[in-house]
Amino acid sequence: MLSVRDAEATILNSIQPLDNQRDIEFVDLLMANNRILATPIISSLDFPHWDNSAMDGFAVRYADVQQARAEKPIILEVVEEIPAGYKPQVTINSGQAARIFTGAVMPAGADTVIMQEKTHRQENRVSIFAAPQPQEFVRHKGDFYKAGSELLPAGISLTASEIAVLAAAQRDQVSVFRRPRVAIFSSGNELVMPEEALQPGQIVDSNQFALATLVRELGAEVLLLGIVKDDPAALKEIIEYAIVNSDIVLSSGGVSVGDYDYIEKILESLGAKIHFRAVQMRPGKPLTFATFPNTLYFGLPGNPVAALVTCWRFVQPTIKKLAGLAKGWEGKSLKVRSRDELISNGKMETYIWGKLHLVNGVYQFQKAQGNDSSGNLINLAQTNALAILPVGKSLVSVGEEVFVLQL
Ligand SMILES: Nc1nc2c(c(=O)[nH]1)N[C@H]1C(S)=C(S)[C@@H](COP(=O)(O)OP(=O)(O)OC[C@H]3O[C@@H](n4cnc5c(N)ncnc54)[C@H](O)[C@@H]3O)O[C@H]1N2
Ligand code: MOO
Ligand SMILES: [Mg+2]
Repeated sequence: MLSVRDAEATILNSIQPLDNQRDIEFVDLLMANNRILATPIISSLDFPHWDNSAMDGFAVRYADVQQARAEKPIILEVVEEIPAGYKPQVTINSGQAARIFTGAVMPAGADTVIMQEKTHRQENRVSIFAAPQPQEFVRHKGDFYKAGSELLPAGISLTASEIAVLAAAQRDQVSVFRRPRVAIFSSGNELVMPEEALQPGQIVDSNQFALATLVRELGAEVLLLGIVKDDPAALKEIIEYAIVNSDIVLSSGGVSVGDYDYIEKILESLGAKIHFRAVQMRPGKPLTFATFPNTLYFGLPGNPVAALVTCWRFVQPTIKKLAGLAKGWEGKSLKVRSRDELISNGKMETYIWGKLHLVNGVYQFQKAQGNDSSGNLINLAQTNALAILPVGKSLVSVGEEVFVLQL
């Protein structure tokens, strides 16, 4: 059976990321949070834009004050006051200083700033009590960034720090990749919506809610297509619609070997390339992955835990790569100590859901309490990590280290 690693490689290799010409949109800076930058940013501004002071103090000529000592202060004449936002008018000559404030432009002639605490001011004179370093407390033009070089690369997700940089570079609009479009539907004669009265044999379609939430959290746009009966004609119709209206289709259910599991046959009849229909993992074994020329298709297993686990493990990196993120598609993997004994049959890569606790700066994994059937979505609540037992590892003892995927 296909290993999880090979399944992941197959999926990632099938992805055609969004195009940086066709698949972009311009958004206002304050709407760009968590969007992915489509075009590299190059600024024509230097940062800082001009030499300026890093302290409240006095702008001086280093040569004038290099001998200053507490016992033998140097006295300079204060010839100008330069607050932030003011253009200095006077050149500082030998024996002179300017009163200056943090962020204010350095006057011509001065090369060093003495912080206020090392000085004493009396009317138009200032005494300097200690020698500075040459050019001390001057932030030079272009020290942080030189105009014309790359300020931000394409393919990064925009958070507060990048938005600050974009604002400073006067980009009030920014070109980002459009959100990937993910069509979601559930298949099953037993499924109803939450508001419907349950008849014998029926259950609520929880998967469409779980999947839509996860997909939205990942920044993609959801096309929610609802519940489809286990009926080949109805399934064919919805899949045909989904593949022309989305980048990724997620269906849940109908991928195992039962008489009502039609997804694979329909994909075949529509000309999909079926890459695999089983992965050596638990839960999630019957995961089906297929591609159409412009659409990726995930036939997720119907069991609610299997649907979410396969989505966390495979769909999450897929959305990130397709969305234009240049790197970091894989989830966060941490090595932590297990609080509980973890067991698998050793034949499948096993995903055990639970919670990470931070104790004195070190993470510990606690398995979800109760029944760990992949049909049990109840104890999935509050899950924030999946412990992963590789094939061949059938036991993790209490206190032993285990890799977890942080969710
Ligand atoms: N003979 C075998 N039977 C099964 C195998 C197998 O290898 N051989 N694999 C099992 C595994 S593992 C899984 S997972 C399931 C996958 O089943 P399907 O993807 O075909 O899904 P269904 O048969 O439609 O449903 C399975 C289960 O999940 C519930 N379900 C389905 N959709 C939803 C939904 N949207 N919301 C909530 N719950 C849902 C459904 O009622 C069933 O209980 O197959 C095993 N069988
Ligand atoms: O994928 Mo299934 O959920 O292992 O039972
Ligand atoms: Mg089935």
